Amino acid sequence: MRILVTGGAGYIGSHTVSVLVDHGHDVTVVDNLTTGHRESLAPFAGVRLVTADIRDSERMTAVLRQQDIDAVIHFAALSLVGHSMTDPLAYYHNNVGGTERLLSAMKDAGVSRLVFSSTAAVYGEPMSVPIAEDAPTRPTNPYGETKRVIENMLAWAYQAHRLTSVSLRYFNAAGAHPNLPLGEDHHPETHLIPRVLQAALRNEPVPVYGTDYPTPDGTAVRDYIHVLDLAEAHRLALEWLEHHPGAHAFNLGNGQGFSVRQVIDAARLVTQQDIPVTYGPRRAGDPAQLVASVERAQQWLGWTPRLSDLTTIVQTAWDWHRRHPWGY
Ligand SMILES: NC(=O)c1ccc[n+]([C@@H]2O[C@H](COP(=O)([O-])OP(=O)(O)OC[C@H]3O[C@@H](n4cnc5c(N)ncnc54)[C@H](O)[C@@H]3O)[C@@H](O)[C@H]2O)c1
Ligand SMILES: O=c1ccn([C@@H]2O[C@H](COP(=O)(O)OP(=O)(O)O[C@H]3O[C@H](CO)[C@H](O)[C@H](O)[C@H]3O)[C@@H](O)[C@H]2O)c(=O)[nH]1
Repeated sequence: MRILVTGGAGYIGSHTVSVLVDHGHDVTVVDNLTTGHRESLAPFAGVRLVTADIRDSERMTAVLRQQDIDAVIHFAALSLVGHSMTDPLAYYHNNVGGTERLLSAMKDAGVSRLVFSSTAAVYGEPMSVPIAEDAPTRPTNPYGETKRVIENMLAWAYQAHRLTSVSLRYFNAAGAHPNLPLGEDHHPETHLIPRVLQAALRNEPVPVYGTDYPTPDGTAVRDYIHVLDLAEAHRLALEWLEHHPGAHAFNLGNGQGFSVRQVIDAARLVTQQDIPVTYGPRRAGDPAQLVASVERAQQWLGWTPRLSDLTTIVQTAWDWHRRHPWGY
């Protein structure tokens, strides 16, 4: 297939590009490089990088037509929960506005297949875990709200324009490519696993946000999923969409929750370092527990996570951070 990947120079996008290339797909990336890295595409000689913004729909229509694109995988977004609480309009502008522009360009260019990066943050504070896809969606932060709005936009776009889509609701992406020089490099870094590993490298303390959650050890529980397992699910979803028109949603997680303290303990074992911690208040917008029910993705897409035990996730991330202590 000829695939356009928006945000393909970012963390999850570049790992997905690696899987698509491995399977012989022709890949064009559109990225404005605000948080992505040109270097993350260096291993892929045949991949075209168009440095552009998805909100430029004329440019997007031209790229879709010129490259004769069959399908789009859409990662480009702002995606920090805390930042979205202080600057919500930037999230509506980039995520909702950008996706509306992208869908309009797809409609103009006659491209009707999309895989969209959604998030567990659409669920908000769940009534129970594990969370199935039909659980109520009540985001607790503007980031999750923008993704819910986009999922609804996709449902209407299917009804009106037969734009067929899969929204993949990732839980917590983590880890790094085991064989290629690809990993997580965000500035500032807010995600737990890279922060814990950077703390180990720099001998600095890592802050634990909240110790009074209603969880077994009082710290927040998340479902960590290896970035390459996520990448593989995108490839499967694209192929599946060919025979399943509609606007679908799938959870992508590991099905198991780990607390912040458990993650830090796993990192201590992998790094063999005594990582110091400080305890602070909860971070605004954070739910207590997010753990996925993953039966639907496993049964419908035939997807099986292979690298997502916590030690493998932390080990591959540690290998990346040790080799690239200052990122790309
Ligand atoms: N990392 C996670 O744990 C996680 C969890 C759930 C969902 N997601 C979603 O997955 C996607 C990718 O996340 P990531 O962690 O790889 O983030 P990232 O910041 O590394 O990647 C996003 C990429 O999109 C590009 N981009 C942003 N806005 C753009 C625009 N208007 N035009 C063109 N390019 C633009 C950035 O430059 C970057 O390369 C996002 O949509 C995010 O919301 C991430
Ligand atoms: O230095 C840190 C960083 C994080 N945390 C805690 O660790 C947990 C995980 O935090 P991350 O920032 O790594 O991830 P989030 O769960 O906040 O968010 C991630 O997963 C969400 C879905 O679960 C969204 O999709 C979002 O895009 C993605 O960033 C949270 O309880 C957070 O408060 C700390 O205690 N200290």
